[in-house]
Amino acid sequence: MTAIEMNGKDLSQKVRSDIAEDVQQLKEKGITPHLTVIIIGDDPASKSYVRGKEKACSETGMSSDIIELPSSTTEKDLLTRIDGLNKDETVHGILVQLPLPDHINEQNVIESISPTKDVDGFHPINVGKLMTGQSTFLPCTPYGIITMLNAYDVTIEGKHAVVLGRSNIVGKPVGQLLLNDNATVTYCHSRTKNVTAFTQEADILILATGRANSIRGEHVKSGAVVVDVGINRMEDGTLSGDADFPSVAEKASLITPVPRGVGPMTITMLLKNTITAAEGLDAVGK
Ligand SMILES: Nc1nc2c(c(=O)[nH]1)N[C@@H](CN(C=O)c1ccc(C(=O)N[C@@H](CCC(=O)O)C(=O)O)cc1)CN2
Repeated sequence: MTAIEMNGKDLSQKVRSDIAEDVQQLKEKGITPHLTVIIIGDDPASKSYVRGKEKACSETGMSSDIIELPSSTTEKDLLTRIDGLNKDETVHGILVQLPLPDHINEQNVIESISPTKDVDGFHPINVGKLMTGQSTFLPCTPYGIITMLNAYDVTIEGKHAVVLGRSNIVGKPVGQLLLNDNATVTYCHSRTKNVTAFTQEADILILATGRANSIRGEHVKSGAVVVDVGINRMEDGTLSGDADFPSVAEKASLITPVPRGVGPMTITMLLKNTITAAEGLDAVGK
């Protein structure tokens, strides 16, 4: 079997053109969705993702602003700024780009963002809603993965989904979303024994460990759907996923490439969450 590529760049373009229409409708009601992104420090990858968010906002007609802070910023200063944004009625969505410098406690920052403006879906109230199947802001990468699976007509119900990785941003929430859609979900992590026994049983395999080229064709069941969330920068400057693409693509029925797979969908779903925030989804955060 040779896999079909699930192209997140092309799908993003389609979803973003629908989003542009939603923005237009909101503008006709006098609302311009506004996203504020805070970035701390000089990490080149983070800077590039933030620029991508700004560009995507402007292309869909949303407004945005970027607050760039030095890596010496204290946690107290950051929390004070977030407090101001929580109170600012012109700001619908707030996102603090991760990772943060070591001296800032990530959880304190996440919990300081109003759940009604938490377009990352990381606040414990929104995580709790996701776990209990209530509508809320979904974390952008997992939301993008489910959107891709739906767009490519992948049946989730009744399938065995295996998630490699248990991060709060990707692994845990994507498993929860698959469970909410009635998959049987197995999480594998650094302490799992005989990971291959699980990957070989997966109908849907989510790779989110950040270990470049670590999953090869022999680890994958024939016909599996493989979603590669890894973005690994190689020494020669290229990007690689967690899958060894050629050998896994030989076995899988569908696979996301890296780049142009899951990555672009992350920013697209952020736009979608910002629209939801601007519309004021009543249930969120209450
Ligand atoms: N507050 C948040 N921080 C981070 C998140 C997040 O969802 N919220 N996710 C990642 C980074 N990220 C968005 O912030 C992101 C990662 C990758 C891409 C992307 O489009 N990747 C491209 C490749 C780009 C490249 O060349 O580097 C692709 O895969 O095609 C977009 C957004 C961590 N931080």
